[in-house]
Amino acid sequence: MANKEIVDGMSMQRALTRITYEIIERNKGVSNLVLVGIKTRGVYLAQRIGERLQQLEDVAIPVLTLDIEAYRDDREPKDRRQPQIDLNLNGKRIVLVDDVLYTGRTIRAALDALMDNGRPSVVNLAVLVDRGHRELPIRADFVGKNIPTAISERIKVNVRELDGQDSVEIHS
Ligand SMILES: O=P(O)(O)OC[C@H]1O[C@H](OP(=O)(O)OP(=O)(O)O)[C@H](O)[C@@H]1O
Ligand SMILES: O=c1cc[nH]c(=O)[nH]1
Repeated sequence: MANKEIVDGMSMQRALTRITYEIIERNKGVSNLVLVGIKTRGVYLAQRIGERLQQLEDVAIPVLTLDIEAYRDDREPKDRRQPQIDLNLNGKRIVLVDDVLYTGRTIRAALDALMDNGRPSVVNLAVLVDRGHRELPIRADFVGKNIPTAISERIKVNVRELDGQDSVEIHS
């Protein structure tokens, strides 16, 4: 299997900075904003965006972690447990954050999990990489990089906190 770096750390950081500005613009500020990172790497990306938002707007934005495992569509609903969100999401402007958008099934599950925690006023989606091949009618509002892929390929996002460096690789 060949691995090729297609986005380096600097480009990844620039993409996250651009997404941060787009979030501020779309929401006309940061009031009621909550960032929700999808485990695992979406959490680190949400934290980065949260730090940039704080630098730019001088406001601490809540950054929550969402584990969608129990909401996957290959799980029985009876096996669901409440995700560990300790914030009522009623009326919040949510930005879901994930590293890769592919079939869209993770995001569908994340929406189910969110709605079990209240009624947000808006949910937007930010992803670092959109690799195409959607199986559901889901799109991202904020995209770091559009990377066309073959189904046989795999996109791997590295974050320095877990992987020692920031980068995006394509594995074929
Ligand atoms: O749009 P989808 O088809 O749902 O794919 C995207 C998801 O796949 C990856 O997670 P994965 O389940 O591969 O686990 P990982 O986070 O451990 O890489 C990635 O982190 C996204 O959450
Ligand atoms: O290429 C892919 C597909 C799903 N999830 C990933 O992280 N990468």
